[in-house]
Amino acid sequence: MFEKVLSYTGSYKKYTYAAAALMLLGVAASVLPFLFIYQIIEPLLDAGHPALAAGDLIWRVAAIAMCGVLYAVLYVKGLGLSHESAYHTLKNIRVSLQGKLEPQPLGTIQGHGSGALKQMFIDDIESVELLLAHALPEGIANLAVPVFIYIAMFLVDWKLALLSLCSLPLGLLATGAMYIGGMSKMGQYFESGQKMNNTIVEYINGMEVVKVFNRDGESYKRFETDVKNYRDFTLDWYKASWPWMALYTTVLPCAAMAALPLGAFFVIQGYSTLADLVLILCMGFGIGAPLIKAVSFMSTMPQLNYKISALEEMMSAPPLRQSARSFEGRDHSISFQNVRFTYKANSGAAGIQDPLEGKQDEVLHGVSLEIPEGGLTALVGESGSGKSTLAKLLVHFYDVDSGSIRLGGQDLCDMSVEALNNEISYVAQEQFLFNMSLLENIRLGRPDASDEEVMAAAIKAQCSEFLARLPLGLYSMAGDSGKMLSGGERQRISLARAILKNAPVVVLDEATAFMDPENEEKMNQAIAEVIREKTVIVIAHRLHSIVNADQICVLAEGRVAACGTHKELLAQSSDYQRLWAAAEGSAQWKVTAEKGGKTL
Ligand SMILES: Nc1ncnc2c1ncn2[C@@H]1O[C@H](COP(=O)(O)OP(=O)(O)OP(=O)(O)O)[C@@H](O)[C@H]1O
Repeated sequence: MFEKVLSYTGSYKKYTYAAAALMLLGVAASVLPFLFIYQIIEPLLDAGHPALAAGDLIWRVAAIAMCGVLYAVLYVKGLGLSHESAYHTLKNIRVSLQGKLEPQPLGTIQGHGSGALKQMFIDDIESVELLLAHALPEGIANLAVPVFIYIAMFLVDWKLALLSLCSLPLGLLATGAMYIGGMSKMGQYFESGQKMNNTIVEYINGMEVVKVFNRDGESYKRFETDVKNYRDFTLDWYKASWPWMALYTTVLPCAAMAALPLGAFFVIQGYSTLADLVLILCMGFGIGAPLIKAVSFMSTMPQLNYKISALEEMMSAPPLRQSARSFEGRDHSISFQNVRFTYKANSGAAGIQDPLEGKQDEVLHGVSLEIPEGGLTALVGESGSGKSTLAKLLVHFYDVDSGSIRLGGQDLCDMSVEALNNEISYVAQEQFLFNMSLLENIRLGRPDASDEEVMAAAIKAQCSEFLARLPLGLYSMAGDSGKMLSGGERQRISLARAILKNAPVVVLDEATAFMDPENEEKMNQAIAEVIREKTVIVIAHRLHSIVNADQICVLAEGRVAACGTHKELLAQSSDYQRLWAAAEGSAQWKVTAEKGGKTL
């Protein structure tokens, strides 16, 4: 574990070693006074010893004080270095985690849950601070204190020193047992903590829905179950550790356990002197506190070990299949060939039921589809038929289980995700806005765009009206997750992003989900700007909006049921006829596909 963590310290590794060395010197300085105390006490207790001269007494007292100062200085300096190394390491681990998560399929990342990810990124990585800033240097130093003291004891009187050592084996046995017991319970404890984190984040995010649908009791039940599980697993872990903790905290400081009765006997028998016994008993009292501190660091090791292993596991998940090649496709036609896909659910913590566990059903069952360049293809189908999944696979959020997806004849796995992203604009139902200015949110579409270009895209996306209402216009902040804007306004900002990006392929996933009759015309114009002269894939529930699409593909239960124009499908496809019948009477807006430009 130490090696794993130290591999992230980089050039600051020497700081950690220097901190440990300084603290060790500090420890030596804290033990030296016992020697001077001994030199002061010995002449007092031993009648045959010549009296200590006043000058000798003064310099010994001064040396004791100096040792105290030296200990404080070295300890503070050591702590400073260890913290510097620790916080640089935390930064390195976080950056490394982010770098290793980024190339992983979106499903793998989202599968962890936002609560667990937050816990990993913030809390678990933070706990490495304890290891590097304290457990390692302070632990070593605190372990060294007893070692130094025992050596000093042996120098004074080896027989009494051996008696003082008697408590050590029992104390260390208890510590080892606690460590082993702690490790065996750690998995459940740790995973129940992650699950509780996810549930709490979900509970808070879903508060609105819970309130609206009066589901307080139901969702509180899940919340309560996970909180209870965490309590139970934590207590389970503590209960496994408590008896051993009680044993070592009692036994370890008791260096006098055998040294006092047997030592007194030795003094009476003349095997040892009274001065030596007093000194050894005094030194014994100095062992307990550092030994318990060192061991208390040890008790955190199982937890830390588990967290670091979990971090390593998260970082080592296989990345998305992609190559470093740029886009070299012959055109922007799209081909899905026998695509099969399953969402991989993360298994839950041991003993905790994950609602998705065991339900990893295949979602797409061999989808084959040809989308010509420059055309408008609509994907329709009942809810859950796999339309959005197909769109997400096209933008390579996930890898297919089998089959292939090609853009201009080039497999998506044969190009980098960055290269693919340059070719495709994907506008999802709910586009995420960062809490920065609307200008910067739109500029994400093309980072090198000037303010004027961003403004032009915003105007084309029909944002002018609501931007005029905002006090700072395009420079207004979007708020947390874009909460300062309505759903329709957020949608138009994301359309502006796509207009600015001007990619040759556009995927609109329910892009009109937030359209109301009043904004219908504006949204249609905005979408027309995005899809002008592009290869367009539209996912739509409102069939009236896509009747003029070049091609309509009907998906049913993860398969392509039929493909053709509106007229052809109405004549031939029972699935489409059913959808059309259901759509009749719904919103009356329509797509017209024209050469050189399309309008909705
Ligand atoms: N992240 C996910 N994890 C697990 N299963 C998922 C996930 N997203 C979708 N699914 C499942 O995959 C299937 C297809 O979902 P998809 O969103 O592609 O359907 P859709 O046709 O777009 O539906 P809708 O029209 O309601 O948006 C559904 O059964 C859904 O439950």
